[in-house]
Amino acid sequence: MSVRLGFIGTGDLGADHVRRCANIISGATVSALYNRTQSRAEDVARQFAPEARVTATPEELIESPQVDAVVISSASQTHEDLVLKAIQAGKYVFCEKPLATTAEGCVRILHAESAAGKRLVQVGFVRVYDEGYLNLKSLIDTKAIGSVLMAHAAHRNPTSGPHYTREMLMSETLIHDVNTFHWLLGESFTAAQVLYPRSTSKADATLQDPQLVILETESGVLIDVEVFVNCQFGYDVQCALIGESGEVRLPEPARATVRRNGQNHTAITMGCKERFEAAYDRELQAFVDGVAAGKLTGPDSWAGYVASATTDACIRAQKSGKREDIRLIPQPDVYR
Ligand SMILES: NC(=O)C1=CN([C@@H]2O[C@H](COP(=O)(O)OP(=O)(O)OC[C@H]3O[C@@H](n4cnc5c(N)ncnc54)[C@H](O)[C@@H]3O)[C@@H](O)[C@H]2O)C=CC1
Ligand SMILES: O=C1[C@@H](O)[C@H](O)[C@@H](O)[C@H](O)[C@H]1O
Repeated sequence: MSVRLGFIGTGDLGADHVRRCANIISGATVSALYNRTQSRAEDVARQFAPEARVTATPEELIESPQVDAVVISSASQTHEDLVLKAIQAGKYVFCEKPLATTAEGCVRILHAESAAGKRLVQVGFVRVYDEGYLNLKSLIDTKAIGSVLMAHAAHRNPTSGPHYTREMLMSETLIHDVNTFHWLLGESFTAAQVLYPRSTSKADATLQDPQLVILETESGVLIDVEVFVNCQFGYDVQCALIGESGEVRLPEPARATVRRNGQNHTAITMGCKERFEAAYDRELQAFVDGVAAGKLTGPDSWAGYVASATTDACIRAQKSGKREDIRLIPQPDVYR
């Protein structure tokens, strides 16, 4: 039987998720849509799911008997409240990152899910479904380079929007890298520091773009991540881990090299929807399969909490200029 999905937030990424669930994912039906601006939800329904109902409120969608599971891709500050309402209604919920805008918000979700007695939430940390990152993960798990000692990463966007703030470099952008290293290394972080190189002239000076983040893990792995959201040239993610007996490096996305006009070049993706297209497909297929089986397998609320607790520390470090400690609450049993 098909899993009936209700979508809250049908903006840029939300509409793309509706499209993939209508056209690509198997075992799913787009049953209902809600967006703060109703005309946007109506346009998306018309384009990808004409049979779907556009609801007047998010509560009407969450509580609808025609919705088995909820997909949240609305603005980040709305996530916590919507996830809590879905848990309250006993519905499975896929929530785009961040799970909540603060670690405290994530803790409220951990408590609600624990009270429900089972996992109901999957967080949209898409990289764990990317073929290149999966390749890194299996090499690290099989000790192909021995124990990991340090890592270097970069997360670059061509440009940031007008409402993008300094804090969002951490809470919206770096958060992917934080989750990636949590998952790759199987350990959490103990401290964070932020350094400021010379700023680009191509962004508002208050943003102080790029920034360099140093993370320390429980076992002492040191990780540096360059976050640069106005790099101009592309949506580019880089990742290399150095171990006792070698290095593993994220492959570039498969693209043909073109020899033409005296040049030999390979195109760089310009946005996350293009860079991680196949991974988004796998991520939502895993969610739908998890709902159908009554057992979710993707990134859980604990991963959402660890990521937000770490990016909260990075925001403190942005302000203090110091190395900030990261302390986590004990992991609730439901996530073990
Ligand atoms: N996993 C990933 O790689 C990515 C995740 N994201 C996340 O997805 C979310 C959406 O991002 P975008 O689509 O880029 O933003 P967007 O601004 O294009 O879309 C957000 C949509 O949410 C709607 N909205 C705002 N408040 C709402 C509310 N209270 N209830 C329902 N709808 C509401 C807006 O009207 C808009 O249509 C963000 O949380 C962002 O962090 C975004 C891009 C990539
Ligand atoms: O999640 C994403 C956006 O919300 C964020 O704003 C971008 O910086 C990230 O690269 C993208 O993957």
